[in-house]
Amino acid sequence: MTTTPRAQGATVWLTGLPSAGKTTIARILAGRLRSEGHRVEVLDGDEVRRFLSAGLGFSRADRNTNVQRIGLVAEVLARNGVLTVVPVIAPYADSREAVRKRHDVSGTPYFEVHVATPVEVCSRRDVKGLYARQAAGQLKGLTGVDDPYEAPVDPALALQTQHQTPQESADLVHAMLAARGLV
Ligand SMILES: Nc1ncnc2c1ncn2[C@@H]1O[C@H](COP(=O)(O)OS(=O)(=O)O)[C@@H](OP(=O)(O)O)[C@H]1O
Ligand SMILES: Nc1ncnc2c1ncn2[C@@H]1O[C@H](COP(=O)(O)OP(=O)(O)O)[C@@H](O)[C@H]1O
Repeated sequence: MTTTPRAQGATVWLTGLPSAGKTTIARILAGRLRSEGHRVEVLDGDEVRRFLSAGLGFSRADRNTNVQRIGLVAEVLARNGVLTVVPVIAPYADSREAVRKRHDVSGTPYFEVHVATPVEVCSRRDVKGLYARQAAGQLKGLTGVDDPYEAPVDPALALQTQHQTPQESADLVHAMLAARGLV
């Protein structure tokens, strides 16, 4: 019996503030990768929080639990040949490092992409109205405003989305994967 070699998977973690552009870039990138014939999954933060992480809030401990759960699923998918795109804030460096280590153990490629949109731009975009609610005193602990965001020190890529179209940002992530021989 012959077996076909498994495609090379990888995890691309898009970290950044609310409204930075993580979800938008993930969708465009995933669409392009699928059209090129790759197996692709997007682990969307909001969807994960409705199911896999139902009941978790936004304390440091809960955010870490959320990120570790997503990291586990991403690594399993990526190890099995899926290009796994993760648009999740993941505000703490030690949480992200633990996810990287999990990938290192199995030799699975892991890339941190910083969607590095400045907070002023994010709060103007305010896709879900969170910045307005925080400013009105209706929400506490908003990442990047009154809760920490530890920016990646050495990301595979940093995107200044305020100077790019969504398509340009997604294409830069694609080019990063291409340069590493993954697509
Ligand atoms: N306090 C507070 N801080 C940050 N984000 C908040 C908060 N409350 C609700 N939300 C919404 O939840 C989404 C973030 O979920 P994540 O799972 O990506 O966050 S984390 O990695 O566990 O920190 C996030 O989604 P995105 O806007 O797509 O980033 C927000 O819409
Ligand atoms: N270069 C860009 N990349 C991604 N999103 C962008 C870009 N330029 C403008 N935007 C807009 O910013 C918003 C980002 O929202 P979203 O992707 O939901 O952010 P997040 O998932 O980080 O909370 C969208 O309305 C999107 O159209």
